[in-house]
Amino acid sequence: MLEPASGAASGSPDTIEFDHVPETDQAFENALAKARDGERLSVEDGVALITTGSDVDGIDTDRKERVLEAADRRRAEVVGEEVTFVANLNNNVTTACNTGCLFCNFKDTAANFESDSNVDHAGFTKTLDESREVVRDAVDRGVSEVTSVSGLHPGLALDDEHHEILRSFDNPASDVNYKPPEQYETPPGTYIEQMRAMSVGGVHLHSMTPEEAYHANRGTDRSYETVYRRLADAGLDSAPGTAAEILVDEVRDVICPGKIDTGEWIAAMEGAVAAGLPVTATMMYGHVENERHRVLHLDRIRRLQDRTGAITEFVPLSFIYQQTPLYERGIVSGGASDAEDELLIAVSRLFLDNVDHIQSSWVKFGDEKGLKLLNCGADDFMGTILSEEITKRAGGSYGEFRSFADYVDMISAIGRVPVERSMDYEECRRLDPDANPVGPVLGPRADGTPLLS
Ligand SMILES: C[S@@+](CC[C@H](N)C(=O)[O-])C[C@H]1O[C@@H](n2cnc3c(N)ncnc32)[C@H](O)[C@@H]1O
Ligand SMILES: Nc1c(NC[C@H](O)[C@H](O)[C@H](O)CO)[nH]c(=O)[nH]c1=O
Ligand SMILES: N[C@@H](Cc1ccc(O)cc1)C(=O)O
Ligand code: SF4
Repeated sequence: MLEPASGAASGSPDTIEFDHVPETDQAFENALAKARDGERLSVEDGVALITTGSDVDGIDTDRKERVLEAADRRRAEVVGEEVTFVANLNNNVTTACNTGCLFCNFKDTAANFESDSNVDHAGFTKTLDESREVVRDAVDRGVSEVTSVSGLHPGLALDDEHHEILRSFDNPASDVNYKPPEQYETPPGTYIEQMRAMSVGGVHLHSMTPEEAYHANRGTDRSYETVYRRLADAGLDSAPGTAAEILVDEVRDVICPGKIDTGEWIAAMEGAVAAGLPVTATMMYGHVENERHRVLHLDRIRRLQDRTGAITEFVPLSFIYQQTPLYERGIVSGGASDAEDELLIAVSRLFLDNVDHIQSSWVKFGDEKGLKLLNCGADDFMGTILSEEITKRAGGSYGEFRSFADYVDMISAIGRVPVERSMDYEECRRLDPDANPVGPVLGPRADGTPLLS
């Protein structure tokens, strides 16, 4: 039976029995000394830092501040004083999904999208033309990247050949989560067609999470590398490492039993890298998991990066709990506390000694805490996104976009240097806080005029 008290994450339940517990024999001071000396941290060190030690109940404020300070110093050594962000658009193609993740309120039951359904719903599927237009408009306004993540629509397949394979199953719906696209009011097109539609005007296309790649491969024995290569040929430039949640199967079994497991997630990421794509990595935390799960997740990401070197940034996603099944069913009583968010960012910076950039996500944290986290080890402040559905539908309230003027004001206010970046950080441009107006210049059609007017 898990003991809830010492170090158990706030908002997490005390009724789920996990094999992994958030306790360690490593002394806090030893772990901190290793972190300050730049030594590679073990999982035990990570647990000691993120819990502020097993010898204290809950989080010790003084110890926490010392962890944050060590992480802030490491950030300055690794990337200096620049705070980056990207001029990007979020374009979710469809919310139809049957996977049933208990932390997610983005999804809408796929059956409601069928032509003969009478159920009213707030979901959407964009046609290829609609996707193309929304991306083209954003590229005209100056974005350099489009991020696109979507529900696992049963009518979606990689291409026509994949449709044929899926149709040939005896019971496509139950065998491979497939229904013919003609059955839906708005057919979603194929993944390949979607990539072509969104890859317009030289924009960088960041899409196809490991879970989406699995969906684009279901019912076949192709490698992930093959699937990602075909997507890349159709315009895909990089892959988002979402769907990671917590990369420990005993946690996935509770919060997303319908999702691929840890090993499959890693295989998909390695396939994307083998196909030549840079990737991001994420962690969604602050629900049922404990601190050891968080550190085990970091360890899996660090090993993946040791093998690939392709992770451009690590993106901690603090669980937005308000309108989710986990909260509504009483499985959790809230999300991470401020202190847990701070320690998560700081320990990510210290533990991930092979990932240069740690993101502070304003859409999850808001501006005030987002800025604070830039002093706890983070150096990237996400992107303009222009539109947001995942967090909003879960009950988040920090809005859907940030302008370049907002970014420059906020980053200058904390004494750091605002920098526009590309997805892969290969292109970075310092912004002049006195320029007026200040807009993006890295996108294929960007000319310094603001994105939003
Ligand atoms: C909504 S899914 C869309 C892409 C695809 N269906 C998948 O699961 O990979 C993208 C990610 O959003 C994040 N997410 C979903 N609901 C969230 C919530 N309530 N709070 C924080 N992040 C959330 C999860 O990390 C999830 O992997
Ligand atoms: N943190 C969130 C992101 N981050 C992704 C970035 O905006 C960008 O696409 C990435 O850094 C690659 O350049 N996106 C979201 O939609 N929601 C977040 O919470
Ligand atoms: N779509 C994810 C965030 C995300 C997208 C792309 C990334 O590379 C990283 C994170 C969310 O809103 O939770
Ligand atoms: S997280 Fe992704 S796979 Fe899970 S229910 Fe939401 S949209 Fe579907």
